[in-house]
Amino acid sequence: MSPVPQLVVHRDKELMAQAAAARLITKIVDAQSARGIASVVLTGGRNGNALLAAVAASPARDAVDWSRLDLWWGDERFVPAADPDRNAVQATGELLARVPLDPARVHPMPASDGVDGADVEAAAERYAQELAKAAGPQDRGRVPAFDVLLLGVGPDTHVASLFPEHPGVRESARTVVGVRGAPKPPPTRISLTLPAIRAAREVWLLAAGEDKADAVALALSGPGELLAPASGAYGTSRTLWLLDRAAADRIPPQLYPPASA
Ligand SMILES: O=C(O)[C@H](O)[C@@H](O)[C@H](O)[C@H](O)COP(=O)(O)O
Repeated sequence: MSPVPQLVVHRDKELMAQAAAARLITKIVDAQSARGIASVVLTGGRNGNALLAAVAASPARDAVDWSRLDLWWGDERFVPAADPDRNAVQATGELLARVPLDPARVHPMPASDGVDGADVEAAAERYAQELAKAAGPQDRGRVPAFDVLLLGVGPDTHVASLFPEHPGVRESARTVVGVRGAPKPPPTRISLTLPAIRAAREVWLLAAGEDKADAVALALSGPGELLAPASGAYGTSRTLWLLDRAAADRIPPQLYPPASA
């Protein structure tokens, strides 16, 4: 059962990043209070990075027990570990280097100069095993039930590295796939699949700017995940679309009446 998406529309992308950061901090604190440990899946892209920068700048970040946070990634560019194009490198620059995380709880996806070398399928399988190890019996042994899974939405409706009509978006068995020939550079990537994304309790999709307006409108109009991967990204208890006004501009009003500020 896919929860009906809930839309929150902010004035602009700066306010969207601030509000999403406040929301994420609160969510982590609540999850830690309820279960001891919280888990978050990070995304690459400008909006995901802006959110992390806003968390770093927030005085409320000290309310989080960073040593009890598991961090995972939804996708990664398959380049060497120190490459500035890596989502993990960018997240480290924006936030991770500034908070006292437990390194054993930080799970970057493999890099192209790792133990599997350039074999992106083997690297993807390695990450799938790492996720399976962290999953409990209640998670059906495949991936943990992440508290929050963040996804930037691309102008073609891609999420993570699942692109419209690419093989990755059709994957129904594996939790992690290697991606070749991605339309967004670099072409070789690792990505969680839709079944893995849908194991998250909450999925938050981020989109800002006029260049995302068509993608957001399309994904919310129900074209199916093959044509619009973002429409196949939902959580077990909540699916939140965090938007700025420009990105929300073309959503058919009869589908989602504006309900936010
Ligand atoms: O590795 C990546 O590039 C991503 O994880 C990708 O899925 C990204 O999140 C979207 O393309 C949105 O990116 P923007 O927020 O920059 O538009």
